[in-house]
Amino acid sequence: MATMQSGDMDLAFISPPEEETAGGDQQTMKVYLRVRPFSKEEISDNEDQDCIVIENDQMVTLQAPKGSATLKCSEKGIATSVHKFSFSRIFGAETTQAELYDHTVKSQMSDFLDGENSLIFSYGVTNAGKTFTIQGTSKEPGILPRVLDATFEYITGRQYEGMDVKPYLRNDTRYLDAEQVKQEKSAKAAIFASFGEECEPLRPSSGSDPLPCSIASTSQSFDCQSEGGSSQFALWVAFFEIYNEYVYDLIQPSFCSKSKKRAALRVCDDGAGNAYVKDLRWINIQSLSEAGKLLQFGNKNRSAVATKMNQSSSRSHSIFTMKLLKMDGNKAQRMSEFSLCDLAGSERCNKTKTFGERLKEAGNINNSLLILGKCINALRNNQTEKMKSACIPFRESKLTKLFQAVFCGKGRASMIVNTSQCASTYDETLHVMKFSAVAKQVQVIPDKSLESLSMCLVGPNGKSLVRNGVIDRQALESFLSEDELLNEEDDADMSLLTQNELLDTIESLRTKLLAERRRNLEQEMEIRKEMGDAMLQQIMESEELRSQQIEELKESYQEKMENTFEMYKDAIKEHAYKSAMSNLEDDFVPLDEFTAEQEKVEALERQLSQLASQTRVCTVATVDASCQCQPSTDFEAAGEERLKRLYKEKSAMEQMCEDKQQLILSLERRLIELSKTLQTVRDGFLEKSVELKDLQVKTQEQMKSMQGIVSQSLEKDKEIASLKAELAKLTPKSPVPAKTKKGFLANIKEAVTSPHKTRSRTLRKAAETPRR
Ligand SMILES: Nc1ncnc2c1ncn2[C@@H]1O[C@H](COP(=O)(O)OP(=O)(O)OP(=O)(O)O)[C@@H](O)[C@H]1O
Repeated sequence: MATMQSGDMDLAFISPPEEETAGGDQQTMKVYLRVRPFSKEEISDNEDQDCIVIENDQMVTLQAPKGSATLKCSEKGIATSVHKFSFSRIFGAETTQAELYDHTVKSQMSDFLDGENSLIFSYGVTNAGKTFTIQGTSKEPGILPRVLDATFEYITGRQYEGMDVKPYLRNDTRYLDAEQVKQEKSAKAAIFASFGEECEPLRPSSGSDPLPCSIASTSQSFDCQSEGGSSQFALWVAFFEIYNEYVYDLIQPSFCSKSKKRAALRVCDDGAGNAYVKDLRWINIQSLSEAGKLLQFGNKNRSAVATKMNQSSSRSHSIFTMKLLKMDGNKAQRMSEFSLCDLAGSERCNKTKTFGERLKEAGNINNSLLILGKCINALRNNQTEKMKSACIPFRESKLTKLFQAVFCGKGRASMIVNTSQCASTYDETLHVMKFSAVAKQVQVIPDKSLESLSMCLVGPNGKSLVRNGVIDRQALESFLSEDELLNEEDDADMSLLTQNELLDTIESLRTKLLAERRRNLEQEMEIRKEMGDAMLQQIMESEELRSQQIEELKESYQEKMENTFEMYKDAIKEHAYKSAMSNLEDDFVPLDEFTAEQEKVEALERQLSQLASQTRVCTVATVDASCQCQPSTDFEAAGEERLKRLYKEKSAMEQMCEDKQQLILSLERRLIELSKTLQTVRDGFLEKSVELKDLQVKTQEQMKSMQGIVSQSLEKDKEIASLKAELAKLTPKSPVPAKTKKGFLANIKEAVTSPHKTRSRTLRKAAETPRR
């Protein structure tokens, strides 16, 4: 172990190197550290201030740089400025991708090929090199391409080509009929056909090539247990991301377009307590190039943006999962799972200048990482005596829910902590290191069977009276035969003993009595504790189930509400469209007719104005003429006739205008009616939301009342205990019926015999009866 440098060093994070850890290093989670090199910009920005010093391949020292919050705190005496951390192995800036793979994942890879489950996740602040480690570039492939390459190297020549056995739920497989196989094949073909088409990458280019376009063979060899016989292997893969606590399938052709809304997938329970992503697309992969294409395809759909710190920052946790099926004929003999999880970067919002949507993302990312931290912390605490059985909040986030099984012993998990050496991100880096220090102490907890939760019957020597779930008769007999000794003593003739001997006998019996009482008390306490633990476990489980049910109910209600709302919206739209169309049909006037009519009106108007002016002229002329000569009756009659006709036409025009006005009014009325209907639907929706809230409140009340019942039962327990104590006080004082046959010693013994013992005797006698 490295020597200590200063008095204010924080020693809390140094755990012994793994070979010294109790219980061997088999069970502890491996935590590796990878320090990335400085970029040119970082060097020119004076980021190199020696804040990370790699002492040896297991120990690193962090020295707070100037301006960091940690240094300020240490100057005030609140914190220390030097921290030391130990890791399973530390990889410096010069480490190649191949070296990293060989010393981290390779052993897990062998386990995967041998049928074990594996999980690798990369953790660190944004821009620390997580994606580079998991995926790498086309020139420097990361862990994932190497894992794929190793898998194909292992199974090539032994590939199961029928696609008729497919992973199902979390740990199962199912058979596909010919039609389903056909569908499977065409779905796969559709994905590969859409690959490389005009879909624009959602991920902005960072200048360099961040994604491996093809997976080059990295030629590896494995010391796996030989898979003899005629076994074949089928490989199925899935690629999804958790973004803002929603799960999205990354292998969906329609997602290439930004305009299309992505459908979120649900995380469900398979009935055996294992979480799985419902409706996730699993693709049967036959070659390395197919795998590479899929990876590239999924990467295009991944939620990533350019932030202030990283040109191509992953805003989601992306998970690439492989399921390897070992086939015996067309039957799946076993299935192993390998998941590689590239976590989104943990970050402080002020440093990354996050606002709006980015701020929401950062909040979700930090929250899910916080829950991952909580789970890891709870797992660590459960290993210590004091806090055993603390609830592990796996279900609080989708990420931890999905990997609960691996943390609970159904596979091997390891974490690669990525970090840069930049002075400006020192405080975040220190936070990450503290997180990983906790993770390193985690021992993967063994798979707990129900039997271990059941009440445990033990004999006085502490040996269990239960073996393989049934009472061990031999252990029970020997337990009961201990009482037999006392019975023999009882039969001795007390009158033959002297007073001193009698007093000695009384003393020894008192000692035996006390020992017996202590033993009984201990047994009772143990039974109570076990029952309490089992009850607590049951309550926790049922509470978990309940909250899960509520969550599912909430989701399904929300889904139903959304569907109903959409339905109403569509119906209204359709109704509005239909009525508009029917109105249009009723009032439809062809354009030609309309223009002709309009022209007629205009011509008539012109005529009208002409006639009006002519009339005025005529009137003047007539008045003049009446003064000078006889009026022309013919001309007057013609003028009147024209005037009448023009009035008629004018009133017809006015009538038409009136009709049009009426039509406009009726349309406006309809519009108001439709708005009212829309309002009613909206009110209905709001009412349903209120009902949903009420339902939630009721459920919470029910949960509270359940908690009340639990606390009541605990109080009852206390009452029972106090009553027992009182009973115990009262027992010696109660009158003892004289038993002349057994003598003085027997009487004393009977007076002090505990109920437990009486029961034991009765038990024994009852057991003996049938034998007679
Ligand atoms: N070991 C390394 N060697 C060389 N370059 C590296 C190394 N690690 C990371 N880089 C470079 O650093 C930059 C940031 O890396 P990367 O995108 O992997 O960070 P990240 O942790 O995934 O960030 P985010 O969480 O924001 O997605 C990239 O340009 C990458 O090529």
